[in-house]
Amino acid sequence: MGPSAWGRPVLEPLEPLAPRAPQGTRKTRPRVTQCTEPLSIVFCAAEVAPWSKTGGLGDVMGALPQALAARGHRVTVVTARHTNGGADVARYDGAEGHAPAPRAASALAPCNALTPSPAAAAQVVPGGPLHIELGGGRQAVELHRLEADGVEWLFVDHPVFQRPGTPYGDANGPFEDNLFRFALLSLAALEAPLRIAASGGRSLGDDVTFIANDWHAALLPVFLRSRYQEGGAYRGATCALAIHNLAHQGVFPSHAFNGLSLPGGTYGLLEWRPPPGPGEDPNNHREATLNVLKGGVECADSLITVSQNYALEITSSPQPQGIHTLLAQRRALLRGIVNGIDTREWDPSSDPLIPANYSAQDLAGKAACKRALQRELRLEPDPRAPLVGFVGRLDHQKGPDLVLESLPALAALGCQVVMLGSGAPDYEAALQEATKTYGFFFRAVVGFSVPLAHRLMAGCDILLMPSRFEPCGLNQLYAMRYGTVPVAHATGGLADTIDDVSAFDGGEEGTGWTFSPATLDALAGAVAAAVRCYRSSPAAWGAVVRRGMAADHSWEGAAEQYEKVLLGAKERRLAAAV
Ligand SMILES: Nc1ncnc2c1ncn2[C@@H]1O[C@H](COP(=O)(O)OP(=O)(O)O[C@H]2O[C@H](CO)[C@@H](O)[C@H](O)[C@H]2O)[C@@H](O)[C@H]1O
Repeated sequence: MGPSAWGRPVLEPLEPLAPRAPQGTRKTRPRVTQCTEPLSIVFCAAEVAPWSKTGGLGDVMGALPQALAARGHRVTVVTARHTNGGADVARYDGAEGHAPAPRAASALAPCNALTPSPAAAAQVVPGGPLHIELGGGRQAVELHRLEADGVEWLFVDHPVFQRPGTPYGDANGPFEDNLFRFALLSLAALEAPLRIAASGGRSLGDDVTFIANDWHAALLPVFLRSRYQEGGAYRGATCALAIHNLAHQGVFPSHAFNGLSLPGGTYGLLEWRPPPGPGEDPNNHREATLNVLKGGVECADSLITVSQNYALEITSSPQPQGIHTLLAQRRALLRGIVNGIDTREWDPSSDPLIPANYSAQDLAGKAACKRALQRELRLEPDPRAPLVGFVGRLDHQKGPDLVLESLPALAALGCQVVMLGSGAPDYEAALQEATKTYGFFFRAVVGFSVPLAHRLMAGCDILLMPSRFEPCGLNQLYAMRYGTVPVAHATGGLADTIDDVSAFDGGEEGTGWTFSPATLDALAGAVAAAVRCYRSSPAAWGAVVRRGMAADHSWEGAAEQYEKVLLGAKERRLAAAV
């Protein structure tokens, strides 16, 4: 491998990318040991549960920092203080009269329901606003600080984060100034530790370990090098880039570079001309764009993605913008680490958001949850009808169209089906339409409701995940913990985390059913296999349920793997400095 964009050699990793576990191999997590070399870790992310969750990134940011703090690291999370005042994402609970349970803020709908949440208790960091050079001017941002669960949470306040919608956009699409908004967030994450130390807080020192998440924070390593380290600050710092979803890369017209207040010499790091697609003229050079994620990939000291299988997929098969070619060149720095889940929030034995609690030893509560869900959705309260659920963004990635197309097949199997999701207006309309056509066994809830997501995980028998691609996926992990059996496309992290029952001889292993390719026939075939087991062999079904519930998907193992990657990058940095 040649020199990096910074003229430093790209060093070989500690271990090569592990190949995907073969079918019929149980996927288990390593146990953890305490870290003896504490790091100062600063996460930067666009969304964080419970304050601004819209999807899986928020879940990860709401739990991984605590897991690293529990291992003895000093952990800070920097995110935007999204205050938007809207209420649309909570409309299901409002309209249907299902008020969120009076619990932690995680029970609330996402960013549109910020009050009351721990953010309200965050204190403004003294010393006045930070002044950040960006977009041709000095931007004044205020930091709000909160310490909880052993983690320091910093919320960046600026007018661009105070508007209706999600952290990313509104009904009209992505916000037009997203490049500015997320550049500002990335710079604030670099400034924040300096301000906290200057205002009498703990100093993180010079060798901070930054973890930038997705394209929204991918300018952080670029700014770190060009605006800080070249000027003598953060000399020992490193930055890991965590890729949660390569489908979103932050692509803008190339002239947008001028608004980033970066030295002209860094343009090449962000410029990207997607290579010609298969069958296209190889001399057909596409127009240059500014690709923020590409800049992050070029500058990060290490790259992390959220499952081993996805790490292989994104370096070996064509990806949006053709970025797999660059990732393949940087493969030596890339690690796939399967996400964990917050086992305090997602615990059927204590979850206050579900009608009855239960455990693997006593599943009576799960049957009660199913009855309650059928009643709530006005489905026939038939305990023998396999209740199939889908929860997720209504996006091509998640395959909601495949679920809708499979409805006749699922009806023929005697299933009841419920979908909870929000997203693309066309899909939302299609879900509403299907409720009219298939009302005798199908219900759709269009909206974003964390409490309902919990009730679905507890009340369903099967969770259907026909994602066309899935970097990791969290819902299959929640489902297994709630004794709900996943039936999923064998892609990305779904293949890494679900042991396919049909791949094991004798049916005495496995935690779900997987299928490939992501077609209607394959999906229907896998659901049929699951339903056969459900109906014909309650003992075998119960064993699948219990194995899923027993699997360890806590964050501890993943945190240990993060730590290894971060320490490795630090060692390489030290070695390069000698
Ligand atoms: N309508 C709704 N109401 C309530 N809750 C809803 C909901 N729609 C989605 N959710 C919740 O949002 C989260 C989504 O998690 P996913 O793993 O599917 O993440 P997502 O695809 O957003 O993110 C990306 O990042 C994550 C984290 O790394 C990867 O797991 C994933 O593969 C990748 O695509 C889950 O907690 C889910 O229950």
